Amino acid sequence: MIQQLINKIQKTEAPIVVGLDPMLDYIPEQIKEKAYKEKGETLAGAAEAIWQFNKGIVDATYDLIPAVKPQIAMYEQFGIEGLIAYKKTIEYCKEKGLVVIGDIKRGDIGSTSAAYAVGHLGKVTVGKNTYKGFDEDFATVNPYLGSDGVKPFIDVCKEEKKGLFILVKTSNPSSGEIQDKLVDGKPLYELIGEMVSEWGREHMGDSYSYIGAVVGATYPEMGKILRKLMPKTYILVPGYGAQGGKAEDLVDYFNKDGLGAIVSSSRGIIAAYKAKNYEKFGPEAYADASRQAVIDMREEINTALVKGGIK
Ligand SMILES: O=C(O)c1cc(=O)[nH]c(=O)n1[C@@H]1O[C@H](COP(=O)(O)O)[C@@H](O)[C@H]1O
Repeated sequence: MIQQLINKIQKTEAPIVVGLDPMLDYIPEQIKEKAYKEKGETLAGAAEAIWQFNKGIVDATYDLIPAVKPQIAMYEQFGIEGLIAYKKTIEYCKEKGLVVIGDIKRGDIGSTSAAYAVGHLGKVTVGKNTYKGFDEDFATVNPYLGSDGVKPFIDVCKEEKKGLFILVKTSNPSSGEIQDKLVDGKPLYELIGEMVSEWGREHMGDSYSYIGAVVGATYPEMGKILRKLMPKTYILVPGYGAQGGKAEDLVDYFNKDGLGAIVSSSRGIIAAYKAKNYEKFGPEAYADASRQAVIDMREEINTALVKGGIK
């Protein structure tokens, strides 16, 4: 799957992933009204609204992008109905040829991680039958329980030819409270970066490992260090746009081959119609605003890569 992701990034010339984080506040009134008319102001109504909203964005952008990243919390808040919308979104994106990164940030003791891995990336056995639960192509994993919490995910990826993005340095303001602490004279994120690189060495695709890392766009100096520390690791870079990450900060997350990083934006794309630059689209044309925001993001990143001597 890592090679498929790379091929799509090369074909679209867009090292971009659209984050499908559909908060109700971002959803235009006309979509909510229709969904509530059909299913009431209920969890089912909310789930219908987020599904219709997602479908609009996917239809408007799928030809421009390699991948999407639905964030499961945005669906889970609506209980089972929300999870059905999550699954429908995954299936629809796959039908459209997109790689799906499930942003689930799981990680637990080994036996529990194994169940998460099976449910999201693998198959579950029921009597004589096997079923795929959510069936994302990649998942985000929290490694802070240690290697026994990560290994079951790696095992399932190896079997299913899927992949992971493991949290190394997260984009949020307080990530340093824990992740920057020095351990044996080294920041903890470097230690985790070395572990991810090591796991990756044993699980290679053609040129990059299918065990990737997450490094926030908001910490470019750390991104530069981690890029060197994990040369064969694909880096998922969230924090672009809404959290303040800028294209020129992202150059050092890439390798000289022009590959090695994929930049994620959620609110900046899906709620573009609410931003000043895209106001002219209005809520009716929210999906067209998202398309324009993808085109602009691709342009910004590619321009920065050319300037930085990467492309
Ligand atoms: O794993 C992630 O995707 C992630 C890691 C991280 O360090 N920071 C981070 O913001 N994210 C996710 O990336 C998305 C960011 O959304 P925007 O800030 O709207 O682009 C959310 O779904 C976050 O959960």
